[in-house]
Amino acid sequence: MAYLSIQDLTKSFPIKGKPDFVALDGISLEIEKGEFATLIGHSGCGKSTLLDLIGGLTQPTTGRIICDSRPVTGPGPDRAMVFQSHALLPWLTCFENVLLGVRQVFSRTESKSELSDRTAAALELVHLTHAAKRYPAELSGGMKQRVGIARALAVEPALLLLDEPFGALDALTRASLQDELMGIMADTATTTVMVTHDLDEAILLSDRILMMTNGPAAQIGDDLAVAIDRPRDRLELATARGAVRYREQVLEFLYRRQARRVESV
Ligand SMILES: Nc1ncnc2c1ncn2[C@@H]1O[C@H](COP(=O)(O)OP(=O)(O)OP(=O)(O)O)[C@@H](O)[C@H]1O
Repeated sequence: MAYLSIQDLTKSFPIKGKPDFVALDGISLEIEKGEFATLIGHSGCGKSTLLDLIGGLTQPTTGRIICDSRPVTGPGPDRAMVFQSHALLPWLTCFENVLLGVRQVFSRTESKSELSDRTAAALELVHLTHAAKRYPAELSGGMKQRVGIARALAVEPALLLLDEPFGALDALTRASLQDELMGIMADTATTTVMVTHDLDEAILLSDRILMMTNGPAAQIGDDLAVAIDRPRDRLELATARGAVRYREQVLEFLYRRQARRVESV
């Protein structure tokens, strides 16, 4: 069985006075260890709903999710999430924000200095050693997001779940964080599922792009393997013929096969 196996998953939400809203219907998916998979699809199709289910934040209506041969029944330190809003605690420094998560997972098995070393290593991974003692209010948006990524990576998750992690950032900061994430992924080979709206981000980072059909009752409409050698370079990808073809395939899916009228978005 694959590292992450999603089996015939359905998710419905109760709506007062109306039939349940079926967000996801019959999603089956296998993701191998070390793979970087991206979920892309129109707004409201159910990307975050699927990611939350994998994270164990919500439970499926039917179907099941198996991660590392164990059924997902709730959140766990094996699956770390990073959201668009970094959700740092404002009264703690960067270091303390990361340490908080590290303590939750390792305090029973590791000494104080080991916890501290682990925290420092995670901050170094995102090049924030110099800002360890700063508070979130003293950081730029990109730096806060890097602390969020450090916090997730510090617990050495087997699975990293990213929900539009760079969505709130300007294009240049976004590009540098994407490059940073690519470097981290090359070093750690963490299995990752990322939600994004950004097609170029998906092609740059992914081994696979999972294209979701429009909801309600969304499904995986297409599964595109991105066979571009790593390390990848964003400038080369802008013109490389292979990358341009992937771009066309995703655009074709989103704007022809799953076209949405403006009033329904
Ligand atoms: N708790 C809930 N109760 C009712 N409906 C919900 C709930 N959560 C999500 N939905 C609905 O499920 C559908 C999928 O939502 P979801 O947030 O997963 O979409 P998305 O693809 O992540 O959207 P976006 O790209 O805009 O973030 C939407 O129609 C949304 O309104």
